[in-house]
Amino acid sequence: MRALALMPTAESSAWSAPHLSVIESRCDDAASLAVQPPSSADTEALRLARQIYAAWLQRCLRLGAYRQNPGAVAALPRAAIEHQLDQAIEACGPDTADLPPLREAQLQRLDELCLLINALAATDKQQLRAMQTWDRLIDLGLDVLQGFADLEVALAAQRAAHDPLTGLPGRAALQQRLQGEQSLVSRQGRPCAVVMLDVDHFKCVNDQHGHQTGDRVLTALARLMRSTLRPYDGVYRYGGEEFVLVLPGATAAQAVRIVDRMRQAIAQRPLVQTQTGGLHISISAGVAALTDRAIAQTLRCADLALYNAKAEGRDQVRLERGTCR
Ligand SMILES: Nc1nc2c(ncn2[C@@H]2O[C@H](COP(=O)(O)OP(=O)(O)OP(=O)(O)O)[C@@H](O)[C@H]2O)c(=O)[nH]1
Repeated sequence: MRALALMPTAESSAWSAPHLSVIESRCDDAASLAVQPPSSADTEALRLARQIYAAWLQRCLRLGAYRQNPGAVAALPRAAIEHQLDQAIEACGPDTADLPPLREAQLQRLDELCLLINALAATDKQQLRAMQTWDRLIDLGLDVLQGFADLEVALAAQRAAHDPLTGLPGRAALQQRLQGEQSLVSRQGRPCAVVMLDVDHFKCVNDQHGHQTGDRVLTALARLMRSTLRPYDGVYRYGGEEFVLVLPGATAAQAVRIVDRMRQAIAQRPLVQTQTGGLHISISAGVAALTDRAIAQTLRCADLALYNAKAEGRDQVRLERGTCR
């Protein structure tokens, strides 16, 4: 983004040209971002939101506020901007808790900006009140652009933390979650179970139905797990066709029952449709309790239990052995 030229020019007064050009130069910057190729659906939606805002602001400033013509102040295209922000957040996948507050703050700024522009268009330029309103409008206009930049950073962070295929968070988020849950386990004595889960004979799915069908299986499984579990349970893609579940409040024995119900539901009906009909899959899982031992050790114990489930015939859930410490 270009540097701001905030120095007033000789012919300018406090409220006119330089302030206007500052906002407009930032708007031009925003518009210039539009020529860059969109990197994903979320950045594309955010780019559109910023473009709608920039076009509206320029028009209202030039024709309405600056020329003191209230009739030329177009209504804020709030619904269109809101729609694009929602699209951007939705495209970013699940677990986007950080984003709605940023969206809300941005819409509030836009509402305030709209009021200021209307007030300016109806106020005599020479009045002190007009100058103060211009000052506020410039601050707010820049804040809105900063708000879009903040959303862009938050969307990029969200994208980086999530697996693009399933939309699930990955290993870094899992590690963070387990650290948080472990401190609750040791401070409050609340149990927490960790489940390592894997699609059985997934290589055969790829080999027989193609990689794209394999991808659809993973996506459908991720969706099914996310919708079956409670909102505060964690579902993470650990790698390949392996997933990890974090079930706070569940003992390892309870987790075995929860995951076994899920296993049965998965085995009972086809997970995806193919050209030759419904495709059934089965899963195996290993369960370990999150305790004060090292997190890596807990994951190893869950993985060992998963290995046992595979070795004992697959399509089953196994609890870690007492000897796994
Ligand atoms: N379609 C698709 N396949 C993947 C992805 N990630 C890993 N795989 C495939 O998953 C398969 C895993 O194979 P294996 O590790 O042999 O496991 P499996 O066939 O499920 O056998 P068991 O786990 O022993 O039941 C490999 O063929 C990988 O190529 C992915 O994102 N999409």
